[in-house]
Amino acid sequence: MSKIKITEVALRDGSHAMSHQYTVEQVKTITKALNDASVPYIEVSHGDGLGGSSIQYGLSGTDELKLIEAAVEAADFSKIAVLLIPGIGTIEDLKNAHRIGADMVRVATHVTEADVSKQHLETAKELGMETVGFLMMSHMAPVDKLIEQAKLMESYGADTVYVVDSAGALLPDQVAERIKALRQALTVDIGFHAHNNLSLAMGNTLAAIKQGATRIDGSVRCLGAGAGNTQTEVLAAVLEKMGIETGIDFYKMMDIAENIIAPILPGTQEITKDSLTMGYAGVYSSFRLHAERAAKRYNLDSRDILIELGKQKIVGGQEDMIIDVAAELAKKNKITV
Ligand SMILES: CC[C@H](O)CC(=O)C(=O)O
Ligand SMILES: [Mn+2]
Repeated sequence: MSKIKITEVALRDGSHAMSHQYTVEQVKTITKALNDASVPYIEVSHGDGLGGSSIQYGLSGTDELKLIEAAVEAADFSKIAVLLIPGIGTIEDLKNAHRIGADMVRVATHVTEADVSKQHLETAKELGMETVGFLMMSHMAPVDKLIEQAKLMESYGADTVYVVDSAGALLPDQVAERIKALRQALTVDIGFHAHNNLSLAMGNTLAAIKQGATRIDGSVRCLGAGAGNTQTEVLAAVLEKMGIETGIDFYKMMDIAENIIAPILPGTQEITKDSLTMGYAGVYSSFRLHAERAAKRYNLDSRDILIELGKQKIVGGQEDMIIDVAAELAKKNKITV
């Protein structure tokens, strides 16, 4: 029986789909229920991580520190994780999250920019936190580059390094190749974070586990950016059938999905034309609502904006480019706004 540790990301990745409007009450209820279902880690932050609340990324309805505090209070089993993207979140944000009880930080960088995680990973270690290096948009780098960047994170003190398929663009063989290479090159744990834009989140997750990933992300009812992540309650059931232990009570997880998450979803978490286009074109899943709004504003098909963003290799942190790209497309197609 191998053991997989799952991090539930609906209260962070799902924040994109919720337009960052989680309330303290929602976070308390969801965290308590996940805790009772024995989910080992629960991530809580703005969708773009600590300090993400802004015009550029979307303003939070509630200060994320209040949400993190509520989660810490509601959990006596689950550990509370936060996400931090250097340049968006600061060392001060990290210290504040630690002070109010966050146990783990996932320091996220673009797949070729691991060097910017040094200070944050080292500080987290000094604070006694569990540390994760989170290599976003992993489909954009060849395997040797990914190894180089993962090794940097390992050298800064990451306890785990994640392959993050932010766009849901990777195919199962590509995931397997990446995880296998990291497993051979690193001594720390390897994790995998999927998005379901090409309906491959579960298949890719199983491919990752087969190659030795032991830390896996899921979102209950698929509540994550784009088409969501690997669906946690389904993953818990599949792994149980495979004889792989997660410790999660999947019966309780199904109840959370059905009775707590489904009623608060702004729409169903399914593979829409936009999320499918993101997986196809390799675009950041968190761009979905930004592209939808830009399409409305410029009378465009949101898929055209997403395809262009993919062509221009626009990455997280460049959300302002979505409007620029839409304005350019409208001008080129002589669309009046
Ligand atoms: C904007 C941060 C991003 O949502 C982190 C993440 O979950 C991913 O890259 O998939
Ligand atoms: Mn994600």
